[in-house]
Amino acid sequence: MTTALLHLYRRAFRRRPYPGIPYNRPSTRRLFGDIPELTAEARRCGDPSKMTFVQFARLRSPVIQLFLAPFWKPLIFINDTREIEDLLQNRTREFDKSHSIVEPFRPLVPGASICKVKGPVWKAQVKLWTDIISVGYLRDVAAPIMHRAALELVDLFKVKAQVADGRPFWVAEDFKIATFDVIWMAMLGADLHGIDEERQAVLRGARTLPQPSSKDDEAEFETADKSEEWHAGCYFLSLIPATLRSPIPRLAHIWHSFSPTWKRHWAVKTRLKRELIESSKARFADIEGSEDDESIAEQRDVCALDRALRRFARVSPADIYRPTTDDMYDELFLLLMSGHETTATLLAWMPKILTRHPIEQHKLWKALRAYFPPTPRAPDVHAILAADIPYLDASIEELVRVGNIIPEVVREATCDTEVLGFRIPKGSTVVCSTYVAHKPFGKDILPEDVRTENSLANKGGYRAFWEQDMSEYHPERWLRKDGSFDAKAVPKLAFSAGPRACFGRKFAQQQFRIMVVMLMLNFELLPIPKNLDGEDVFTKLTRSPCQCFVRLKPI
Ligand code: HEM
Repeated sequence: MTTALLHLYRRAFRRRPYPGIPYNRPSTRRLFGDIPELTAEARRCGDPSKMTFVQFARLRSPVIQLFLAPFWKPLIFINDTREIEDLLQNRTREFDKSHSIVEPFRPLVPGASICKVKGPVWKAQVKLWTDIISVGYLRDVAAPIMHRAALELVDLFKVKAQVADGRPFWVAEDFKIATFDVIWMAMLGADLHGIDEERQAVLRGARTLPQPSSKDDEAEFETADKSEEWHAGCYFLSLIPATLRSPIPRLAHIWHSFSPTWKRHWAVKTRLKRELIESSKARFADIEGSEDDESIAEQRDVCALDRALRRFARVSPADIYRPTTDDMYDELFLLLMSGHETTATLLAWMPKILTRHPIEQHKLWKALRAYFPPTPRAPDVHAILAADIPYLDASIEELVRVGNIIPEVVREATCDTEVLGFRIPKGSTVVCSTYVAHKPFGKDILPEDVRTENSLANKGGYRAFWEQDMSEYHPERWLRKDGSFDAKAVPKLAFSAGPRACFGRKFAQQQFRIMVVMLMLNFELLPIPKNLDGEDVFTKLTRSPCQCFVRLKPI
């Protein structure tokens, strides 16, 4: 007993650093390691995603180790964009997705690709899903759904702007509802009408709900009751950060799974699986077995589930990946969870950033107005996707970069290796910053010869990289002197890179583009009172603004 206690005491208060990687000495003798300094810094700068930056500066190294929860091994943090890009993109034999990131997903979607380590089965599974979420699917199935949601959102905001009568109002929740409507319909084929219900609720409340006397106070609206699909989706999504923080994620999940809330939502998930699959099959019942059923069927697809069921029916015993219906539903549920809050958070950054940058906002509006004819008021979705507007492309890239909604991606070293001359032991967890704004250390700290070949080759590959104001919103950095858009002006890590990067990148980019165009053509974002436009940020799953208000003037 005494020996066990002594062992625990040693593990808690004599934490062992990895050799050769800089760290804070006092942290090895504290139960909570670096956590006190990190939380103090997060509070000071108001942005938890930036709390490690001072540690890099203090330790004068682009690779450091930090001690977090008690009994955890130290985590290795890297903040050199060129090297991280190479690590994610090319060094996939040495680094795979970290178990710590996958664990919270496993009990929820055990059959999904995220729960597999790299290998032939994972590759075949991803290939199958890439065929399902194809360019054709994005254009013919997803784009019209996104466009309709954007139109509904414009209608909702017009009603809210009228009721608010110049007062600012909160929009983060509306973006969440809109992206949930989109992803649910695009993946599973059921229309939740979330935004439309919200609009009706606002109209209902407008007759009875008094507005604050000051035009600088937040407007009040009635909100709609949410669907059980919404509650189940949000509940399971909320479990991810909760279990990520737990030292024993599996136990945390088991604990949650005994709760009546889990049981209630799990029952909804299971029932919907049966119902949605039946609805999908019913859509194609009349053409089953017909000669050219594939081409007829493709025209009828309303969601990814339709396409998945057909692909899966063709899987043969010779295929390396032979999914069950449960696996298929798990993958769709993963896409649903990954694609909901992420896109909503990026949308929340859009008005926040553009309100603070009225000049850039006006330039964007002018570029859109010059391209799209004044009628019809809402451009057709395919016109939006095909539009060649350099300032729009530049604004989108810059919003994604500055929004930086997933500030870190995590990898696990699958063998003993090195990064920037530091030894990285097999099994260690490596946290890579995706924030493309770190000024690299000078040659005295980081000589070029410790870089990998790819990292060396990347030098100078980006035209506008390391301009002075990388922490600022500045779309012009993505434009060449002749005004054309330069997609390679700055490195892009927001969706990560390499084979384990974001699977829904194109889906998210398409939705964001449609929403930005529709909202900017219909509204001017007016300045917000200072007390509703704070700089603070919170990070649960995504890096989100604490305050997300708009003051809209319909155009
Ligand atoms: C603005 C929106 C989004 C951003 C910034 C974003 C970013 C990311 C990032 C940084 C990762 C981690 C990749 C890594 O570990 O290297 C990721 C993973 C993932 N994302 Fe996204 N994402 C977004 C939207 C979406 C959407 C809309 C979907 C689905 C339709 C989606 C599906 C996924 C999936 C399935 C993974 C896990 C991939 C794997 O581990 O194999 N994401 N995303």
